[in-house]
Amino acid sequence: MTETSLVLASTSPRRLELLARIGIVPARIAAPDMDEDPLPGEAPRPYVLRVATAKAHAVERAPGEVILAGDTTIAVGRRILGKPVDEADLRRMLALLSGRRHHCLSAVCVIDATGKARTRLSDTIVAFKPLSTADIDAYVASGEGMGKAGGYAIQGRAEAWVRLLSGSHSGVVGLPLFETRALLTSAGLPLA
Ligand SMILES: Cc1cn([C@H]2C[C@H](O)[C@@H](COP(=O)(O)OP(=O)(O)OP(=O)(O)O)O2)c(=O)[nH]c1=O
Repeated sequence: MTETSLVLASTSPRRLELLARIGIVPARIAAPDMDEDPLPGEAPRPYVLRVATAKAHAVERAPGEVILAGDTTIAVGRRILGKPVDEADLRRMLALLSGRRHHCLSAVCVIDATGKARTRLSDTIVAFKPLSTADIDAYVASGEGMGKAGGYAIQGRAEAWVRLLSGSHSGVVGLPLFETRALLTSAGLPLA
C-alpha cells in the first residue's frame, strides 16, 4: 500500500475502506464539520458538489498535503434525501424509494498541494423492488439505514432489493473509485 500525504476529510468508515481497496492509505483523517442542509430550492447535483467541496475546504491543509472529501445523496426527482434524522424519517424515505428508480449522486472533491480544487460527480441509477411493510419493519429494526443517505446501505441487506444498478457501486457506498482515482492522479499523488 502507498503511504501518501493524503488527508481524508471524512468521518465515514466506508470512504476509508473504499480507498484501502485500491491501495490508498491516507496519512491522516480529519472530520469536516459543517452544515449539510440544502439551500432553499437547491437542485441535487449542485448540492452534492457544493457540499463535497465545502467539506474539502473545511479541514486545514498543511504544506504538501492533498485533501479528499466526498458527499453522497439520494435524489428522487428534485427531492434530496440525506441521512434520516429519526426512525419516522427513515420509514418515510424507504416508502418513497419502494419500487422506484432513484439517483445516487456521489461527489468527490480533491484539493491539490497548490490549493487547486477539482470535483467529479458520479450519478448512479438504482431501482428497488416494491417494499412491503414487513420489509420496511425488518430493515428499520436492523438499524442498518441510520447514518446512510436515503436510509439504506447497498453494501448491506438492502442489496437484495436492487433490481437494477446503472453506474458506480462504490459511488453508492460513498466514494466513486473511478472518479476518485482520476482526481488523485490529477493532484499528482503517486498511485500504484
Ligand atoms: C446510499 C448509501 C449511502 N451510504 C453512506 C455513505 C456515506 O457515509 C453516507 C452519506 O453521508 P455523507 O454526508 O456523504 O457522509 P458522512 O456524513 O457519512 O461522512 P463525512 O461527511 O464525514 O464524509 O451514506 C452507504 O454506506 N451505503 C449506501 O448504499
